[in-house]
Amino acid sequence: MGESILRLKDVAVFQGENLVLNDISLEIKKGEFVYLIGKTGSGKSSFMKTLYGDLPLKQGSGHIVDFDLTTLKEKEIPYLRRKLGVVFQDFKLLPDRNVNNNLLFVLKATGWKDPSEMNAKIEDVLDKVGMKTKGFKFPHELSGGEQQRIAIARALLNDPDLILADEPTGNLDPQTSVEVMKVLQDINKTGRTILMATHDYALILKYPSKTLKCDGNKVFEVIQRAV
Ligand SMILES: Nc1ncnc2c1ncn2[C@@H]1O[C@H](COP(=O)(O)OP(=O)(O)OP(=O)(O)O)[C@@H](O)[C@H]1O
Repeated sequence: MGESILRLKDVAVFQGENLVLNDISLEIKKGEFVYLIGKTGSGKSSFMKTLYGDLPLKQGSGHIVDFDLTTLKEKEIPYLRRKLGVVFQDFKLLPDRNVNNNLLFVLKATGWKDPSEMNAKIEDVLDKVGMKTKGFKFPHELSGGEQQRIAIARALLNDPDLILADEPTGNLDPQTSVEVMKVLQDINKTGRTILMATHDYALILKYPSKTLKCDGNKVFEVIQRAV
């Protein structure tokens, strides 16, 4: 039996007072690659937000990495985020600085001090996403796929146990989506757990894996043929 990295029991997800999802009980184990699918508005982003502490867990119990979501305090959220790598559809890179400085900004904000250690870490994560030579580029000088690789590199800076990717290929063409997906697959092969929300059924068919579906206020596992 593998180690659990996410465990939810009878969880409900709210946007304000509105119930979005109900009765969620599930477990994700270390090393798994899990898709989260569902129609627009079915609650995928709200589910992800609850996991990274952007929405409070008001009902049910949840454990993610080493944190108890039920008792999570506002001041603990930055520490939870360091254990998670979060990747968004729209990359969210800082436009006013180059790639190296985007990454340096995150390292400094998360307590790194030693310049040579920081440079080595930046080189390491850029290498992992195949972008070692692009550190001096500004975000606007990169293609969408390259920007997403940098966003993935940024998510890797603090060696997260779990990567939450919310439609990471949503803004990319099919070929670039496959390239970004290969990067995520490689990262998963090194033992990191990934939960990826997606609309992209072509990707799921090409890279089949455990799939959770948001539908009718519920989250449940679906078998590949039923996707
Ligand atoms: N900030 C918000 N305030 C209030 N309600 C919200 C907010 N964000 C989303 N909702 C509502 O919560 C429900 C779930 O939305 P959510 O964004 O989680 O769905 P989704 O599956 O991620 O959709 P998409 O695939 O379009 O991103 C929807 O009914 C939406 O209108």
